[in-house]
Amino acid sequence: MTLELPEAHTIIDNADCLHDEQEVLAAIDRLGVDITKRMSSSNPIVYTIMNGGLIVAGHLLPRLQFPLECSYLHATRYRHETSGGALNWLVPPRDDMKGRSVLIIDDILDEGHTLAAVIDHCKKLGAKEVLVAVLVDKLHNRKAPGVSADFVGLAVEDRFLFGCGMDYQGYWRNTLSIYAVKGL
Ligand SMILES: O=P(O)(O)OC[C@H]1O[C@H](OP(=O)(O)OP(=O)(O)O)[C@H](O)[C@@H]1O
Ligand SMILES: Nc1nc2[nH]cnc2c(=O)[nH]1
Repeated sequence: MTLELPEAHTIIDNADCLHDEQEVLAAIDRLGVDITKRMSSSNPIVYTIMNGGLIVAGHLLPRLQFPLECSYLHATRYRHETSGGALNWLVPPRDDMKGRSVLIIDDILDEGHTLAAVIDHCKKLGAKEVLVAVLVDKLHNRKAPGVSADFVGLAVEDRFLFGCGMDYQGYWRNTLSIYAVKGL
């Protein structure tokens, strides 16, 4: 669905900015340091989960100062909705990851069903270990059992977010700041 321009502007003009650009970049800096400390000898394949992980990965990858291979996968379950449905694998991982360390990068861990499916898939493909880095961990008690991120940039309140990869009806992934939709 395409938003009319006035509606797209109204969404961001009325939204609450929860973390500005400086806070987001500082969080990504911290992620870079923590991941580098833990994984610099792991020789991992680093998967970005499209589309949401795109902006975080673009900033985070240059901060990972060790040898790694980059790849991507696309699993989606929200489409243009504000609540999640069944997971749809648009692009499954296609690399040989047998015996490899895998790092998954995504924008947000919300209910965790996306990450649970991605982790499970990578383990079935023979990954030795699967670690997860998210910019945002949403604070609530509706997480899928056993799912957590190894590296978290920011803990954010339980509202519908957009910005820094997260979309509102396909729009506003292209900000560094993180917003909550008014009333959601
Ligand atoms: O923890 P969960 O409740 O499973 O939600 C998290 C997932 O939701 C978003 O993806 P989305 O399904 O919107 O796909 P998209 O990134 O392609 O828009 C986000 O990028 C995460 O991958
Ligand atoms: N845009 C967006 N996508 C999500 N996927 C899971 N939670 C969210 C959210 O709060 N915002």
